[in-house]
Amino acid sequence: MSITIAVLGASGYVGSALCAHVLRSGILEPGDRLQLVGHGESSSYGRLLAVRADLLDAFDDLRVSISVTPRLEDIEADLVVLTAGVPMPPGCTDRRVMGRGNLPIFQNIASACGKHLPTATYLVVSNPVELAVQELSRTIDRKRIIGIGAEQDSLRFARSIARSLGISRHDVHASVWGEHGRHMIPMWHSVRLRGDDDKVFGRLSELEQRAQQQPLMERVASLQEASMLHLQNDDIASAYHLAEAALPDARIFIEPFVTASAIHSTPNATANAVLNIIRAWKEDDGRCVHAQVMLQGELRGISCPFGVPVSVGCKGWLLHPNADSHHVTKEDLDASILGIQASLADAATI
Ligand SMILES: NC(=O)c1ccc[n+]([C@@H]2O[C@H](COP(=O)([O-])OP(=O)(O)OC[C@H]3O[C@@H](n4cnc5c(N)ncnc54)[C@H](O)[C@@H]3O)[C@@H](O)[C@H]2O)c1
Repeated sequence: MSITIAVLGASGYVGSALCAHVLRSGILEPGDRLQLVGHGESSSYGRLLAVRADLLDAFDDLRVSISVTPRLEDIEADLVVLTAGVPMPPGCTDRRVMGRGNLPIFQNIASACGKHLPTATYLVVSNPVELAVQELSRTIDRKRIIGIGAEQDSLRFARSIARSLGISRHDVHASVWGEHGRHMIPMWHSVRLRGDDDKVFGRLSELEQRAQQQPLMERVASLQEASMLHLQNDDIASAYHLAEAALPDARIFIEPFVTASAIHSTPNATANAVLNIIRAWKEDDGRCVHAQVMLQGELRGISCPFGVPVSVGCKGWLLHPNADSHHVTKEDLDASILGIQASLADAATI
């Protein structure tokens, strides 16, 4: 049976990179469809026609249909990827500002899609991911709403560990729970390495011990302060050096921020994380990915959108069996839950 993937925000940095990654990956087969969805304005429609023409020039020989749908109400898709959102004001790093700007967009999508597309699966890229997951879960089955921030953060954590150990990310599995933002929880206890090199395992233990010598939030705060100074001086190289020298759990807070300040977004990394989840959705084979999902007490009593290990498929997400085996302190969980709830409450005040 042919499948259709719809992308909302396909003219943006992430949306357009995602379309190219999806087509290049071979996930869509001849007869499948990629739908670029506008938001009802003629300017967005025109940009999407241009994106489509560019994608066709690159990928038409794949025989995947690429279409433009000007309005949300006309989407017909098995999988909807949400990358739409208003840009942050220049220099602003406060996610609450983004939440206030994007809430009406999320509500509009929830209302339109809840009515006529209740059985699709939704991948949420737009920030704040937790807010979008909450809003879409009001009108669509929460089990079909999957925020991709936790997969992105887990891949970054795995890469940072791999770099510190001098190995490839291919040989590292690692999980980041909680918020996609400053209340994320890099889970040292989730780290698994392929191979049997005792020296590498020894270096991993050393890293973890060093990380325990000073609380993560203290290390992140001082890195943030120092990297801001470099960025204010337009010294991107020094900001990256600082991030690269940091321990992996702190590095993942800083490095994406440096990248976004230089090139506005993180299009390829994000597209790659989404692609991981699309592959898992298509294969439906129980593999472990990570996602912000709307929990209702099924894991450690958490009842809010929260990043955890899941498996995904055409019926949506299920908690991955690994999820309950990971050690995480109550203190870390509570801090992340409170941070998420505070951001959600802030958006609700507008
Ligand atoms: N979860 C992650 O790891 C991650 C990583 C990078 C970016 N993001 C988020 O993804 C989103 C897109 O990022 P980007 O860098 O591509 O931004 P962008 O500004 O390049 O693209 C935004 C897209 O949204 C569309 N848009 C603007 N206003 C809209 C409206 N009112 N209704 C519907 N669509 C509208 C634009 O036309 C554009 O296509 C942002 O919310 C960003 O924070 C998430």
